Amino acid sequence: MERHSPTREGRGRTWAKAILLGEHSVVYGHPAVAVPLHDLPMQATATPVPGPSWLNSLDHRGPMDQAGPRFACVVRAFEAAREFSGCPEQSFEITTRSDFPHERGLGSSAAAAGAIIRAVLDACRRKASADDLFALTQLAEQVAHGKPSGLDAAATSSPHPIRFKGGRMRPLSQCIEQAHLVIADSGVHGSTRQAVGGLRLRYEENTGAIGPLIDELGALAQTAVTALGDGDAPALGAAMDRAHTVLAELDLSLPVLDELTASARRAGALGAKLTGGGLGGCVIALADSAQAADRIRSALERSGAPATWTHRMPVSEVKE
Ligand SMILES: C[C@@](O)(CCO)CC(=O)[O-]
Repeated sequence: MERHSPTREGRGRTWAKAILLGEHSVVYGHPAVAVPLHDLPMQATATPVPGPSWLNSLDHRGPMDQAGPRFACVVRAFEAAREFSGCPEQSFEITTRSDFPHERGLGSSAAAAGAIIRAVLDACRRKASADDLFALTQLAEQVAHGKPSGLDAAATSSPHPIRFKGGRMRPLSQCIEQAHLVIADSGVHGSTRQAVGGLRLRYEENTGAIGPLIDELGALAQTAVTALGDGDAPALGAAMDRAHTVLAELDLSLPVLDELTASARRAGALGAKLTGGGLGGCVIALADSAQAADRIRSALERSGAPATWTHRMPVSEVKE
């Protein structure tokens, strides 16, 4: 393989993501729909340095090898990218910057891993295909989550919303005119590893009761694909409401998430649900106009959400 000694700073960028429908059931082979949140970027730089590698992130500033278990995913991403680039011994100062909270179902681990991988490859002037980048990010995600479906790795680096199933993604170019997604942080950390592992145990112990609920989540994700294609916001909202009920029946919700989704519905949301692994993290709510999104956002803030964001749903810029 051709080797380049890195001499310059490399940069990488990914984004937060919101899962519209299909979290958890995607792990069991069902489809899921996710939206990259391009207003919430994760940026990384990789600067070649002498001496030990260094990590500057929101929660750690110090030598990479002292970053601790919480950063194992980031360290794995860094090592995999150096290996892939043919410079496994080169030290870097890695800096990540993001405007969204971590461990809240917005894909921070996949976004950080993806941005670091791109930054190291850029510094080493190493080209990689989309499949290579996905596989490298999945190596890091395995450290974070055990057996990730790949949905987060795909969605956090996608230029457009995606349908994801069985490790394969397809862009969704359809849009719902005027629709907005309101995202609200519950302020509670959610561990995806714990949520996915706990559900797996319950599924193995009681497949007869848990299996049909997981199948229903998959069917609701397929309904979302159709609703997006038809521009049918009420159908998408109804699928989101039902998905939240099913996720709660699977013990993946918390009272604070139930309260936030109820508050969004009272303020006029067409549908609302938790998003991501659950047991904390964020909720999403579907609004049929910018004005409705403002009302829902205010209601969520009054209900105690420490941070909220609005994302415009129409996807006009699908450039393949
Ligand atoms: C809960 C889950 O479906 C999404 C986490 O963002 C896990 C996965 O897809 O690997």
